[in-house]
Amino acid sequence: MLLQVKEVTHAYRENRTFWSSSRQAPVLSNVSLTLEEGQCLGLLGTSGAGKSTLGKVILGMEKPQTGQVLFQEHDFYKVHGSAKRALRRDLQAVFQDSYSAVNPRLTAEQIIGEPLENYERLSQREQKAKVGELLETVGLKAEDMTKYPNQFSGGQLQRIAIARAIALRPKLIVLDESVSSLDMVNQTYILDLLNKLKKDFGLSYLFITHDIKAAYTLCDKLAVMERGEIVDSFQDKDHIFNSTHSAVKKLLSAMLPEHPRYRTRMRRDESQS
Ligand SMILES: Nc1ncnc2c1ncn2[C@@H]1O[C@H](COP(=O)(O)OP(=O)(O)OP(=O)(O)O)[C@@H](O)[C@H]1O
Repeated sequence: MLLQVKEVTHAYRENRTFWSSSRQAPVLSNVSLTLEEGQCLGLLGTSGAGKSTLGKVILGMEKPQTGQVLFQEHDFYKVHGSAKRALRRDLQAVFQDSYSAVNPRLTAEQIIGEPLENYERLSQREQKAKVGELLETVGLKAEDMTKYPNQFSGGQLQRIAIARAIALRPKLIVLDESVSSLDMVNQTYILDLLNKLKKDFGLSYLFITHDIKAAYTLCDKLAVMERGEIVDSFQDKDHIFNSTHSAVKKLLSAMLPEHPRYRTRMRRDESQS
């Protein structure tokens, strides 16, 4: 199993002072999920459901209060040194807002080259060639490597974030609302690209989103969160259309039934209810 989240509960700290610190109400309650290699799990839910917090717990950015996260059978919060470094290499992330995720003073070459510099001992020429290759893999040109973030559109910058995330051929990428701020054309492009990369490199994704359509397009299985809990999950994404849970129904009703595939399913769903 690539990823196992076991009964994770988490609350953020508040009023941290020298003498004391208290915690807010739990943001995650007893959350469990699994992800196999090569799979994409869509983590759905409305705003504030706890999706990004779970993403941060998985990425090693928020230590859970209780429970365990096993990545490649190792507890991320218990390994140290070279073992942690090796795990980190296999676990990457792409966030929603690429403009704030990158240093505006670095070129695309420096942004994409950073993980290579940290982990691989390539010559300058080899690294440049690799960055050029990665840019082409995400549909940009090798010559774009000299440009700065403000010379790219939002969609192009998201492709740079993806190029950086795949540079080390990780096992798992956490995609947190990675297509949410893009227009439909760019969204479709990035979803197709992610799908292709998944197949070509055997990648796994945890795709965090409130957009059920995007999740349905990209993912193999789905889980729905509400108020810090996973309230329903579907090993086969098509089963989401049969869910009777109110949180799932709310998400489904927010989905515009414009695509014939969804339209048929929605009609079938309506006629059954
Ligand atoms: N750093 C933090 N400190 C304190 N509370 C936080 C912090 N980050 C998130 N929260 C709170 O935790 C809850 C869950 O937030 P989270 O961002 O995980 O939800 P989400 O499902 O990802 O929402 P969205 O889709 O809006 O990003 C919210 O009530 C939020 O206000």
